[in-house]
Amino acid sequence: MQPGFLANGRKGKRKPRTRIVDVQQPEESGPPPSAIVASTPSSSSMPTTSLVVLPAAPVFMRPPRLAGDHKGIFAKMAADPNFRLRFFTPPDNSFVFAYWPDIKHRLLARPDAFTPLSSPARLPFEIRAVPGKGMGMVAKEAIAPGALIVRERPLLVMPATVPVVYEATLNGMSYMPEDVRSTYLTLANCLPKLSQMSGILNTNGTLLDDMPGQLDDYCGVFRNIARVNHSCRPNARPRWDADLFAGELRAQRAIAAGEEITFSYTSTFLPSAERQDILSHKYHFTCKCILCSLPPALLAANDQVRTYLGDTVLPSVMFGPLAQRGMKEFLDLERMLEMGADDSPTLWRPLARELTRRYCAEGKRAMAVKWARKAMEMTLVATGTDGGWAAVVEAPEKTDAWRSPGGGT
Ligand SMILES: C[S@@+](CC[C@H](N)C(=O)[O-])C[C@H]1O[C@@H](n2cnc3c(N)ncnc32)[C@H](O)[C@@H]1O
Repeated sequence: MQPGFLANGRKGKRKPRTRIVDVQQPEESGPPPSAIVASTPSSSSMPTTSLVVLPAAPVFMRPPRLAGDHKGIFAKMAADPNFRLRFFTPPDNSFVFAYWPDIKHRLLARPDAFTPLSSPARLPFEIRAVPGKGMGMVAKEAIAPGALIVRERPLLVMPATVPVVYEATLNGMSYMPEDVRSTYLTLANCLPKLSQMSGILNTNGTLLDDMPGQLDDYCGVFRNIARVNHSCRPNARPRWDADLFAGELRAQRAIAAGEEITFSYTSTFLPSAERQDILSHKYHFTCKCILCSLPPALLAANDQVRTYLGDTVLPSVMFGPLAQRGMKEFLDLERMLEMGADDSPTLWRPLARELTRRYCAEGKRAMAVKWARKAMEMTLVATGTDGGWAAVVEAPEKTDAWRSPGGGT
């Protein structure tokens, strides 16, 4: 699931920015980590004698596809019966799935297809009114970073091109089991000019970026995840799990009891004006989150850090060898992430992995544990599993990187 609602597609259209060199940094931090680059270590290069192998560097989410030729697609759909959507509801009638031909058998062929999901036994949140935002999700208890908040099947799944196709959307609704329909109809609609069904779909649909055997992106509407309001400094992140056919929401930093649970509907690496533009055009509200309420000078500084992280650091981390960079660059990156107030796993995850490896190599146990825990939390948020990091937190001295400068790379 893309971290954000359907507006995320816009990200791909953004013009490349020029490099910002006057990012505010503490004096001692030196030049920005412009040359931080990543490696994707091959497991074949790892020694096999150690008990625990440092988990591999993160695999990044593939970038969103650019918008296709919508007019052409719609004309084809209208003319060709093979392009008509099919509809499917599982035996427990828990959702409706609109799909292009050729996907249902793939999904049903899986051994665990649509088996009951495990979610936290006691949901750690309530859905209630939040001043100025309609309904929202609020924590009932403290939630630890990486912890699962909810895992749920969608109420409705459709190809992401469909929400703007009025007729197909309405057809889909007639296949909705009654209690799915009644829940769906209680969801927010910020687009009252569309039909109620389409308005709700466009207000609440999240991109499901991985649908087995399908090239198209799909979108889904979820009972609880749809109630999560936006923040530019969110404390949670949604993820689509194609294997479970479920969405999950995890805390990306510690959440206190009574705190509203939020995620970002836009890329957090966009400057505030671009974020506000997307939010007002797509979702018809003005964000007043902690970042957007900063005094102008601080907001401008935050914009600089975030755009620098997104435009310069992120591509270099995605496409270059991390292990070759100096330690100072990693510490600079940590400072920049803190200054930019970005808590997402996108950059914290590769940073935490590399710092764990380096502290292991130096035999510094406390620091290795600290960073392995961060890597574990960020990996849980990004992938839904600890990726082997729990074992590293327990015993960093058993990794292949321990007191071995080249280990774990
Ligand atoms: C997916 S819904 C979120 C849940 C919604 N508040 C509800 O009542 O069900 C998206 C809509 O919630 C509102 N919303 C979300 N985040 C907001 C925010 N930070 N400030 C104000 N309104 C917000 C907007 O009306 C937006 O169109």
